[in-house]
Amino acid sequence: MAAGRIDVSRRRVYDGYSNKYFDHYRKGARGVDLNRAVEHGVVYKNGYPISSNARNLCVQRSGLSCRDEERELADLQSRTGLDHSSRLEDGEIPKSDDGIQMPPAKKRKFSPIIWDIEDKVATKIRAVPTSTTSSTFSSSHGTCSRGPKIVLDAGITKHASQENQHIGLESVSDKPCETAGLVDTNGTESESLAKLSPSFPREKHRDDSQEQGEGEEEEFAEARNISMSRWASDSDSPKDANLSDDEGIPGENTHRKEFSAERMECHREALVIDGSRSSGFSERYCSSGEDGDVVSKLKNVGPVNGDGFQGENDNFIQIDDISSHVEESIASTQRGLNMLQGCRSVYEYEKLHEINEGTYGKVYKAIDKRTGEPVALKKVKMDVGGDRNLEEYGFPLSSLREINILSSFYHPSIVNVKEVVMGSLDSVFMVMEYMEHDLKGLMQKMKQPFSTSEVKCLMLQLLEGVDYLHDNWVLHRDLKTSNLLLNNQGELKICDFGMSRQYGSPLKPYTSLVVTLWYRAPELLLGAKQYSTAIDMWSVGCIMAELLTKEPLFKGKGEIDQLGKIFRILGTPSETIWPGFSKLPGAKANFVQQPYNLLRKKFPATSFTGSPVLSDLGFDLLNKLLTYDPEKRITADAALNHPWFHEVPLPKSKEFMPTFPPQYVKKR
Ligand SMILES: Nc1ncnc2c1ncn2[C@@H]1O[C@H](COP(=O)(O)OP(=O)(O)OP(=O)(O)O)[C@@H](O)[C@H]1O
Repeated sequence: MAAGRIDVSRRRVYDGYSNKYFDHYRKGARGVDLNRAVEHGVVYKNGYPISSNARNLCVQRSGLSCRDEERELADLQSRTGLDHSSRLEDGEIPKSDDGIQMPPAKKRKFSPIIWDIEDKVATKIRAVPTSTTSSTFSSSHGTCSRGPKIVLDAGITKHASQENQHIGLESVSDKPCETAGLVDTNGTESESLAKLSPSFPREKHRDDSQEQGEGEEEEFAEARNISMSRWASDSDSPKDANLSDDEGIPGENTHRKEFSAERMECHREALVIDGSRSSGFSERYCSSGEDGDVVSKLKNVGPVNGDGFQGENDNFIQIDDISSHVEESIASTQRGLNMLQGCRSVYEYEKLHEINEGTYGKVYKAIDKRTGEPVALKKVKMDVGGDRNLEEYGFPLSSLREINILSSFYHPSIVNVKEVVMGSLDSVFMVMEYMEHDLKGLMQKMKQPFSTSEVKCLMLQLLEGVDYLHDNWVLHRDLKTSNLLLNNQGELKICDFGMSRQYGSPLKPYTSLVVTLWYRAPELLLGAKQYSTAIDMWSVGCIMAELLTKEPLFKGKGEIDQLGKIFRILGTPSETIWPGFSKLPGAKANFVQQPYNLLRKKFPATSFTGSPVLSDLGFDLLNKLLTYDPEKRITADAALNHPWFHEVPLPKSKEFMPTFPPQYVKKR
């Protein structure tokens, strides 16, 4: 076997589940199943464009766990700046100069990283002090030695190298880059901005503290029915917000957009998906035209509003000056996702009726007037209560994050955002593919729970989606049945990414007040600040139980009650089964001592009463999802390979999933 390559054998396999044929690669010598296919230069896993599933490539070295290994590889990948967009031979694993095998590039439509900045363009930026959370702009003229940096969304920060600075920002700041926010002072605002800025309805929907940073997150305790966890802020940690390339999300460099300094053109790296080039969120704001306009800037409005809401701006991005020029320069190569860049109007759609209203916005069913295609329009809630509105406080970061992440993903189990459109009164809508149901609403109407084969079909799709998110370093942080959509083709899709965030290695402290209470992992309930993908897997366990019985598994009324309900069924955890448990902030409380795991009683292997049954293998999977110790909790990848899915009854194929009447009747 050649050094630096994994010897693979290839066979053509049919994935009945996704109805596709793939080249299946299997490592010969050591028998490590690569489980991937390579098509058009894109690495696929289970049929979806994939990249970084280094887990499958884990080799035992240096005593690292697979996850450690994966992060190490990804870190290395980002540091070496390996260009994974270049095509590989079938089955070839990318490697760095020193021959180390690298995980392939992340499997996104494009990276949600924002953009680099050319400093030659004469746009004056005035630095204002602001707190050190997300949405901070800084420039090389500040004391930051590494050049312009933009922090936006979930703590992703990008530094443009000195050679690579592009759209120009001239800072007059003496402040260190960590504390300098930039405000456009050239006084010109485009029509596009004007569209986004004026007054918005000022209803009070939720506590403003929801949009606050780390400190505020700690105190936020707004009472919501089943969720106290609606955390718009992912400036969870001030440190987080200032992650640099070196410290930040491993692998994110791979799709970073490049700008030509001379021509101010946006260049897209050759990430090819489905034969067409994908687009970057950054490109929606990038500059075009020989005149070198700065076509878009996000400005952080510092705590200078004089209304006593210091720091609350941290989670709002004000979108300025979005030029219509952008459209021309990149439309030809984009996949119709040029959000906020020459937005189309919502009047391109015929609104039919309201589907639902979530915390962050109303969702409507509509028809695309051009194509007749049904879509879902999610109205972005711009106002955050009180007297604050978009003009003053900018675009809610939670919405920006949701748009950003959703538009950067491409997976059958993740709801597709088609575009963002503007309505009257400067409302903003996300246009999504229309799905007839959400699982919560559906189960409330169903007389019987899903059958075992239907649950398997839904669980496989859910796990595929979660695996994809985790492979791409994203935690959903709010998986629950109302965020799982189902259409009449039997397709399940994850929605609502308002809580999601990117994570990196090493893990940073994040807020523990995430995930709707009933689906919240015990480590979060006990106040853990460092958590990872396992929190989503706990939610998946709760969802599996709910799909089997049609009833939420743990219906707590508050955090303590939630823990009590979990302990009563799974037994009270101890240091023995969960090393580190006793050190968690909440572990000192006087909990009910229940020594036994009674989960099997709830999900018996046989039943004479018609209540749902679960085979030993099914119970094994459920148990592994609802494992206390997050380190031992099963991963999405491992769950996908669980033998339960291979035992009869086999997962129903999507085409044979039952269809249901639409949840919401068209009202006109
Ligand atoms: N693409 C879609 N097609 C059909 N219905 C949808 C779609 N997206 C969302 N919905 C419906 O709207 C509801 C709310 O959507 P979503 O969860 O995205 O909003 P939210 O404001 O973030 O809500 P939440 O309070 O759950 O956080 C969903 O539970 C679902 O019923």
